[in-house]
Amino acid sequence: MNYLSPSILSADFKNLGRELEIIDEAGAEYVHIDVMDGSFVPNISLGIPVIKSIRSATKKVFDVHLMIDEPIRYIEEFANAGADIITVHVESCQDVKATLEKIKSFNCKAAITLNPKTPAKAVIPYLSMVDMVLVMSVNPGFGGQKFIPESLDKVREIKKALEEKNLTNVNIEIDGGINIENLARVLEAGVNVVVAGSAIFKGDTAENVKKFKEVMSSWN
Ligand SMILES: O=C(CO)[C@@H](O)[C@H](O)COP(=O)(O)O
Repeated sequence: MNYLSPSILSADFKNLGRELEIIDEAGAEYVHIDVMDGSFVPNISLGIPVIKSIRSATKKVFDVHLMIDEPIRYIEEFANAGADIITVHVESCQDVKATLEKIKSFNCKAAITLNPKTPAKAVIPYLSMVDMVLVMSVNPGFGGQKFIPESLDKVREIKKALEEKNLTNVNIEIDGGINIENLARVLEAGVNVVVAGSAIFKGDTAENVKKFKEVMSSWN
């Protein structure tokens, strides 16, 4: 099964509730929420009060990507705000295992991610503890960047490691620079959760979601 996770970083913040209804009705399964602290990444986005406030706009899965230093400090608050999946960076946690355990202790799905420059081997020790691995295909911090094609080698490496460990129920997500042109390539590499921001929210959002889902349906 594959899932589309539109990144609201590219949405119209003035009309966030309406944007969520549009992607929901058009068939996106997840909502990707990028939390940035201006320290781990050079940008500041949105946080706990916004997530709490938009939780009532949709029942879709809140896929929260924490681009913050030491996320363990805030797991409880993000879980209480309505996060369903919480993704943390292997580079930002002093104790990755404790952070993943904390996410699970609040009944959220736990995911691990890594920056483009971080090798796949950095997340291999945590594969049995996660529900999803997010491969960043741009340097985190901003929407609208160009896809880094080498990320697909990392997807393949992680997929192989999951198969070797019999962990084929762990999802592989990709995030950054995904558009209708490179979508088939990322699915072919083994991705089953697709994040897209500008390719969804620029132009006709509902139509963009439908086009993505059409391509994705042939890989289900
Ligand atoms: O986490 C990030 C950026 O740090 C992403 O979720 C972007 O928001 C994806 O945007 P596009 O590259 O699809 O425009």
